[in-house]
Parts: sequence; C-alpha cells; structure tokens
Amino acid sequence: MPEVHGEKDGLKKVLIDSLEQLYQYTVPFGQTITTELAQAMAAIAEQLNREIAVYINRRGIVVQVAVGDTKTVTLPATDGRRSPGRLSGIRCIHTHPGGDSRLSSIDVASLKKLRFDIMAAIGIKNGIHEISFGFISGHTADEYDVRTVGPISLKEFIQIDLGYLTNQLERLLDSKEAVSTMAQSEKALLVGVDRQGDWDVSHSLSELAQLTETAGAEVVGSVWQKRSRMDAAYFIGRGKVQEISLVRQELGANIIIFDDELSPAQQRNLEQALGIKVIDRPALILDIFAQRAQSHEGKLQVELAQLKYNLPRLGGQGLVLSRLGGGIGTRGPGETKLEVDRRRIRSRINDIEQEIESLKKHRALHRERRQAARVPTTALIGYTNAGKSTLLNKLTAAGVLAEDKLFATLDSTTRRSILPGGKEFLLTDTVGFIQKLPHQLIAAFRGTLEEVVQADLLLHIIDASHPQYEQHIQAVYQVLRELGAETKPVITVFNKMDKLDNPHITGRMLREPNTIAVSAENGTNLDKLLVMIEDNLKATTVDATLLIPYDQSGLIAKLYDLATVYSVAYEEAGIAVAVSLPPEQFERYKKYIPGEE
Ligand SMILES: Nc1nc2c(ncn2[C@@H]2O[C@H](COP(=O)(O)OP(=O)(O)OP(=O)(O)O)[C@@H](O)[C@H]2O)c(=O)[nH]1
Ligand SMILES: [Mg+2]
Repeated sequence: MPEVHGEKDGLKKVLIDSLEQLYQYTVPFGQTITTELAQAMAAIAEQLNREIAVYINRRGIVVQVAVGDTKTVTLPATDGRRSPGRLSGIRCIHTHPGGDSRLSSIDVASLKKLRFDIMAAIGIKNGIHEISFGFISGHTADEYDVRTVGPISLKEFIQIDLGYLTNQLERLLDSKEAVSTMAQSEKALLVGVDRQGDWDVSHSLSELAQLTETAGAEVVGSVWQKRSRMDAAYFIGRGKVQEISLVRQELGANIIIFDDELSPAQQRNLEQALGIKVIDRPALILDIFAQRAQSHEGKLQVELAQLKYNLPRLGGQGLVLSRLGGGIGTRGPGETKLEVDRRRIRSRINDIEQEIESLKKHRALHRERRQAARVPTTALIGYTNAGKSTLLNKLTAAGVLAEDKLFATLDSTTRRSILPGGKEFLLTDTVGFIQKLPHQLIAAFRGTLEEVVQADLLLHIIDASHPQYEQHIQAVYQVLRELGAETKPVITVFNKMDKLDNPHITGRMLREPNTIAVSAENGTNLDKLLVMIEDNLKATTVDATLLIPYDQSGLIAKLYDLATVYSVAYEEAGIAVAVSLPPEQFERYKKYIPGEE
C-alpha cells in the first residue's frame, strides 16, 4: 500500500490507517469526486483538525494522500509526456477545517505551480459544509490566470463534467500566444427557429446578429430550423444538434447563441452535446445591459435581472462552462457576477429589491411634486434604435447619447420643453423595447418604466424605415400591456421619414388618428408634433373649481384618487376644490361648478 505523505508526526495509528484507506477509492471517468470519497475525507479531517489532501489522476485513481496544507505537497512524477504548457492531469482535492472552503493564496499558488486540472477545497464543519474550486483559465506571457468557483454544494460539485472542462482548458493552453480568456474574442454561431409566425426568422436572426455585435462578439454564421413544437431536452431537433456541431467546427465558432429563451435543462443538454458555451437571447440582452448600465439604479436593476436569470441555472456544469471563458454571460455590474451560491444570491436579491424599492419611493416623491406643480408629462417609448433619444435632444437640447446601436439608452432622462402656446411640459426618454425582452428585465426595470405608466401622454416612436416596423409596433404594445399602460393616450410618431422615398407608405402609416411622420434628425415636422402634443395634453385634463356640499364631503377622497387636486378650502357654502380632471370625469362633476346648474 502506498504511504501517506506530509506531517504525520504524532498521528494515531488508526488515523494513519484510515488515511491509507483513501488509496482504495476510485472515481468514475470525468467525475470530480464521489460522495463516498468526499465523506471519508470529511470523517478523517473532522478528527484530525488538519488539512488532508488527495490527488487523483485522469483515470480516477488516487495517486497520493497527504496531511498538511497544499504548499508542502510534492507530487510523484506524473506522466512525462505532458508538455510544460499543459495541465498536470492531476486534480487536488483537500479539506479546510472551520467550514470556509474558499481557496487560500497558498492553494492558488500551488494550483499555478503544479498546474493541477482543478484545485478543490472542502470546507469541513459538522461534515461537508461547502466546496470551492479553481482552475487555470488562461495565461499571459509569464503568469497563469486562475478562475475560482463557489462555494457550491457537494452535489453541484459532483455534477461538474471534469472531462469536458479539462479538455477545454487544455485546448486553451495549447495555443502559443497569450490566451487570457478574458481577452479572447468570441465567435458566435446563431441558431433560430422558424415558427412561421409574424416574426420572419431571418429578420429575427439579423436582429440577434446586431445584438451579438453590440455585446462585442463576432458573428460567424447562423442556422435555423422550421419547427412548431420545441424539443423538451434540446429545444431543436437532435439531428439539428448534430448539424450545428459540424457547422460550428467548420466556422470555428466558440459560442452558440439561441434566438429564443432556453430552459436551464435545455441549455445544459446543449452544452453537453455540443461541448461549447451555449446562451440564449435573454442572456445576451442581459449582457448588453450589464455592459451599458451607467446609473446606480440602472446597475442594480441589471444585476437583479441577472441574478434572477441565473438562479434556476445554478449547479451542474452549465454555469461553470458559461463562465469558463469570460465573455457574454459573465459580465455583470455587481461584485457577485461569479456567484454560484444560492443562499448568497437570494440574500443579494433581497437587498437589491429593497434598495430599488426605496429609490422608487424617492422618485415617486419627485413625481408627486411635479404633479402638484401640474407640469404635464410625456414619455418617449418605442423599439430600440427608433430615434427616441434623438427626438428628445431635438425637442429639449438634452444632450442624451443617441447612437446607431441597440440599447443606447438604459436610464430614463426627463427634460423640460415648451409647447407652442408657451406652457411647459416634461419629456422622458426611456429604455428601448425589443421582441423577446427577458421578463426578468422588464420586472427589474419596472421602477424606471414607472415614468411610462404615470405619464399623461405617450409618444410612440417608430423607425418607419425599418422593414419590420409593424412587428416592432406589436412588440412595443406587448411590453405596454405587461406594464399595464396600454390604455394611455398615445401619439404614434413615424420617424426617419428622410430615409423613406415612397410617399404611399407614408399615407398608409398615417391612416389612424393621432399619427404623424417626422424626421428627428432633420427636424422635419417637429413643429407639427409639438402642436399635436399640446392638443393631446389639453384633452387629457380639464381644470375647474368645484364646490362640494358638506354632506357630500366623501367625494373629496374620490377626487384625490381620480384627479389632481390643487387646493381644498373650507368655505361657508361648501368645500371649494380646485382640480384638474380627466374629461370623462368632468362630465360627472361639472354640476358642482358654482353657476353651472
Ligand atoms: N436617418 C435618420 N436617422 C435617425 C433619425 N432619428 C434617429 N436616427 C438615427 O437612429 C439611430 C438611433 O437613434 P437613437 O436616438 O439613439 O435611438 P433610440 O430610440 O434612443 O435607441 P435606444 O436608446 O437604443 O433604444 C441613431 O444613429 C440616430 O442618428 C431620423 O429621423 N432619420
Ligand atoms: Mg435612446
């Protein structure tokens, strides 16, 4: 029997015997460890109160057992054919007394020095408390990058596909140049499904391509499949998975992006089958938002959406793989971006929700003050890249960033402007909408989008030069419905008319009432738009002073609910209430205007 290495002085014979027993265990190919081995290690570590380590080779055989921290380890000569650029083919799994599994700097140093496949630590406190692990994820000229994951549970640790992981890592390390994974460029293969619905699959994929490029990756190709029912395990058909596997090798893609939301299981199965990182449209959009969020609140909202998106996807290799190479899906505004622990994620979600709630209250106060001053509010809404920010800038000289990029705006900006009649009004720019917007994101941005729900009037901006503008309109209505704002008065603004040369199209667009064609860029028709805004805002309320008899004072509470109450004065003849009422309410209340009846 091979002997136990390390600081054995003073150890009882029975403990040394049980340490020697650890050589008897084997681990199935590609698996990190077995429950039995982990528990046997925990049982000894508990009595020993010292670190113990086992070293396992790729065939799953325990090649060394040692006592003491990982610094003291000298490995037996391993497979001599391994080139110095590659991993050692050995993994180190050791215990940490006290429960905390996070890798120490000594652990990380020996991981780099001995180039373990992975270095894992089991936190021991009343048995197995938690596990963390790290691996070499790339290298620069003279230093290895190390990525750490955890803490996770033993079950999650066992689910990790070690064979796949080491395979990917060695491929990375084999290349001659510096391959800091963070800097590695992502080459994406896009996958769509043609459901033969309203959204033409090729347009949806070209939008996905635009999103991919916005996220900073390169698109190397796309494939799609006609399908009306999705496969529970793979989303697309099995044959298509095979085809994708071939196409992606041919094109050299290192990430696959699905145009639709995948279930956590589908994502995991696809990653396993394709051996490559697989993400979906929501993850891509979240990544763009994560890169672009500027304000404190914007960052919180994105982090919240990411955490909620990740929570059901924790565990197993899916997450580890997705995070292995950096890039899309790994960026986040919060420090918790690599968080893999459910407990910690839940408590972080709670914290963020509370903070967002208090920010929302703060904003509600602002809004109340504005409403008290009765400055009418309008909100710009519309598909991403429609020209909302350009229009805001033109109408108010706001200086908001407008670019030919999807999701240029994430934070809402409110500015004052003047109507032709001289009255002031407020104009709010908002985040753009898109089809298949992740619902976690809508939920997280509900606070910001509250401006939309509260506005007196919406300006729906449409890029009329876009071939899919009618679908864009539908996608915007969809989000409005989700926000409960579908009954708001809307002016439909067909923008970018300077790019249209067919006047018939314009005629068709303008059939409906309350529509206008403009060019935000050239300023065409913006004067007419302002007149239209003025008319609409006039129509939204009627100002009046009502005299409510004292025996009907209950009406005052009702008025507060459905109108803006400017002032209340208790007079001899009754309660004088100055209000601004929606027109349909005005009909009901006008009998209270002194002299009306
Ligand atoms: N030709 C033309 N281009 C326009 C017009 N209005 C806006 N654009 C361009 O369209 C692109 C998008 O404009 P933005 O104002 O950033 O669009 P947005 O709706 O705010 O987009 P997000 O913030 O990403 O949702 C920019 O490149 C603008 O210059 C227009 O009337 N005509
Ligand atoms: Mg914008």
